Amino acid sequence: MMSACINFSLIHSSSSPPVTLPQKPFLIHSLTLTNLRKQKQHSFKVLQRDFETLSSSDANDAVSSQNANLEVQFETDPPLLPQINGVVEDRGKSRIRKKKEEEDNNIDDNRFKLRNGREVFEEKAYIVGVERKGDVQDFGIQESLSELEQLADTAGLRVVGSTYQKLASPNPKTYIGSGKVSEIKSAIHALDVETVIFDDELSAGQLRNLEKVFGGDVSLAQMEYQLPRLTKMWTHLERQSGGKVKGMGEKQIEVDKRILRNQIGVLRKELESVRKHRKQYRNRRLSVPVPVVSLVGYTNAGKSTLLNQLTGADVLAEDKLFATLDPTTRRVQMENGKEFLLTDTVGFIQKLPTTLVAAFRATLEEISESSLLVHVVDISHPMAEQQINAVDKVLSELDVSSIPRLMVWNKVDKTSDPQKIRLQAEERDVVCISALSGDGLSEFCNAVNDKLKDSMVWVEALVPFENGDLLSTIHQVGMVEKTEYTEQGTYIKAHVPLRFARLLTPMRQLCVSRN
Ligand SMILES: Nc1nc2c(ncn2[C@@H]2O[C@H](COP(=O)(O)OP(=O)(O)OP(=O)(O)O)[C@@H](O)[C@H]2O)c(=O)[nH]1
Ligand SMILES: [Mg+2]
Repeated sequence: MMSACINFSLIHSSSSPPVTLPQKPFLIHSLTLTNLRKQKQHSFKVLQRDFETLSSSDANDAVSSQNANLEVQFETDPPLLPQINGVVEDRGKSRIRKKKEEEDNNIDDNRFKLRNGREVFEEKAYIVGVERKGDVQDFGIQESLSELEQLADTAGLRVVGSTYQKLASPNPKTYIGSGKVSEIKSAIHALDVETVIFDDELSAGQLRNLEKVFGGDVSLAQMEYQLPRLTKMWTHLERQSGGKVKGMGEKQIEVDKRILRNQIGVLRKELESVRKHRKQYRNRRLSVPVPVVSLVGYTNAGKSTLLNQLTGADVLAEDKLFATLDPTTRRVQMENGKEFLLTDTVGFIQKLPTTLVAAFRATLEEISESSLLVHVVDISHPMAEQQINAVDKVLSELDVSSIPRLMVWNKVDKTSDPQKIRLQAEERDVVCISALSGDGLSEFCNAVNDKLKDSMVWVEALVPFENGDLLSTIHQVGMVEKTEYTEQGTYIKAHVPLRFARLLTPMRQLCVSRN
């Protein structure tokens, strides 16, 4: 029997009728379910495994339980092809996209995916980690690998497998032991792996040795977070400059590799210019007398969503790691008429590669000039506590200890017992919110207001009438408790930020001499 290969995408949602596949068993190469809830081309694999046969009820169950997009590749003998078409299309209220038949030299067509409006080639990746024996770490190997898988997915890779090894410390020559190296080599061949991603930074020697064993067909992403993060950074810069870096259809991974190999220098320069630009912007902003509140937190905690909810800003918020790389600032008006500037920042992550620390810090420079840091936590995440620690660790290295902080537990709606979480939060001076639904946002604003007030100094001053500008500024940035007009000027009692308290110093003396 001659076999042919054909790809279909059955786009199916719970509102469309069930998909019916032909009864005759055929060989299914792969089954991929893609989440449709977001109605974006953002896809993460819910399920991907090989099926010998796939019955229609299997497919229906899988699809209807996930409200998902089912992609099936089947292999069958040619006479069955029209029949498959017929069956699927008969039932064709669910949308059917028949992709073009694969040609021998074009077998990878089905791996071109549209993501955020651009064509991405999904390279097959395999993930490798080391669990250090006796090393008590916040993030266990499973969590670390699953986070890495999510990062790889964000970078447009298709993770086809993963493995790890328990070692006292990574093997200095090959990172993992020789047995494991052979095992991975077999996996590379069996699964057609194109990229092996390591959960740690590899030394030049380890890289060389592994490349030798795995052969030239496989590329190694030695700095795990660099790949997705640089890709994202680059996309961002590309957008900023309006430049075109890649031609449509060019393999995304090729672009990434090219960036990694050749463009890091350019990227650094670009980053530097973005940084300068931001500094100018920041200087301009400093002249606006409104307190700056910065949102910080682990990647995917919901910072951008919170900013969007509060300000209606259209900041990219996605269930992807590192959705935000450039900080964005918006003005928020509270119910009491007071305003603050809210700044979104790049998410934090554990195991940040040393090569990226500088760039990462540059994007975080902003927060050192804030009046308040709001630490947003995804409290529904099983590793929430570890993520809090990871963020605190980065903050402690950033010299921002003097800035007051407010902790916010987000995604309370996603937790199994929101009431319990709320009680725990009350005990800890933490605000509970759901940035997505908007729950708790007025409590959040009140807490911001209180914290800002705490960070200000109490002044009583007599402001001469010719300093009317200063008076209106104080009304804007400070919290004025009392004003009284006298012959010499306006007598004022207020909480004001330190820098304004300084500006008021001569007037405070005036005020003292008045009493
Ligand atoms: N259920 C639920 N989901 C939320 C909530 N807040 C945010 N999300 C989702 O969490 C995902 C991540 O949100 P983002 O706002 O992009 O997270 P971020 O902290 O800005 O992430 P980075 O920019 O990567 O650091 C998105 O899919 C949001 O829709 C919430 O309160 N409840
Ligand atoms: Mg974000």
